[in-house]
Amino acid sequence: MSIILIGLPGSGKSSVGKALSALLRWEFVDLDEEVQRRAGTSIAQIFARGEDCFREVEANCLREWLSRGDCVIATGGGVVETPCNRRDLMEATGRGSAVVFLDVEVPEALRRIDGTAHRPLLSGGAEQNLRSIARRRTQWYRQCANLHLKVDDRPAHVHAQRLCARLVAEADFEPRDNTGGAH
Ligand SMILES: Nc1ncnc2c1ncn2[C@@H]1O[C@H](COP(=O)(O)OP(=O)(O)OP(=O)(O)O)[C@@H](O)[C@H]1O
Ligand SMILES: O=C(O)C1=C[C@@H](O)[C@@H](O)[C@H](O)C1
Ligand SMILES: [Mg+2]
Repeated sequence: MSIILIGLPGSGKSSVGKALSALLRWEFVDLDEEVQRRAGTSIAQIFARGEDCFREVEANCLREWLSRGDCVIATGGGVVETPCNRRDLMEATGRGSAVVFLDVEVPEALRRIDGTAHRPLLSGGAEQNLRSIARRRTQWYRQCANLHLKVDDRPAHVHAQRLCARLVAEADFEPRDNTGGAH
C-alpha cells in the first residue's frame, strides 16, 4: 500500500509526509521534487511553458509512484485538478492505499507560505488566489480521500503522529519495527 497526502498548498503534505515516512521507515517521495528532477528545471520554469506541461509530468510521476508499494507520497496541491489523477487516486484507495486529505484553514495555510517562486498559481494575490483554489478543490480532495485529517498550527511531526494513529486504528495497517518485520 501507499500513503498519499493531498491538500491545499501549505497544508503540510511535504512536511507531514517526510515525518510520517520517518515514523514508518517507508520510502518518501515529494512529487513536486520528482517533477522538477524529471524536467531538469524548476516548477516556475515548467509553468512558464504552460500549466498543461506541468500537469502532464505530474500525472506521469503520480501514476509511476502509485504503482510502487510501501511509500509515502506528498503530492502537489493541484494534483486533483487533473481528472485522470482523481481517478488514479480513487483506484488506489480501492487497492488498500490511504489517500489522506490534510485539511487546513486558509488563514493558517497563508501564514505558512510566502506565495512566491515555486508556487506560481499563488503569485500576485496569494490570499484571493488561495481562497478561490480552496473553493474549487475542496470537493475533489474530499472525493479522492479515504481519510480526512484536520491540521492546525501544531508542528508537522505532531500531525504525522496523529495520522499514524488514525491509520493504525482505521485501516488494516501496522508500522514496522526496526528489523523491518510487522509488530
Ligand atoms: N504543522 C505545521 N506548522 C507550522 N508550519 C508548518 C507545518 N507544516 C508545514 N509547515 C511549514 O509550512 C510551509 C508549507 O509546508 P509544506 O511545504 O509541507 O506544504 P505543502 O502542503 O507540501 O505545500 P505545497 O502544496 O506547496 O507543496 C513550509 O515552510 C513548512 O515548513
Ligand atoms: O496548487 C498547485 O496547483 C500547485 C502546488 C504546488 O505544490 C506545485 O505542485 C505547483 O506549484 C502547483
Ligand atoms: Mg509540498
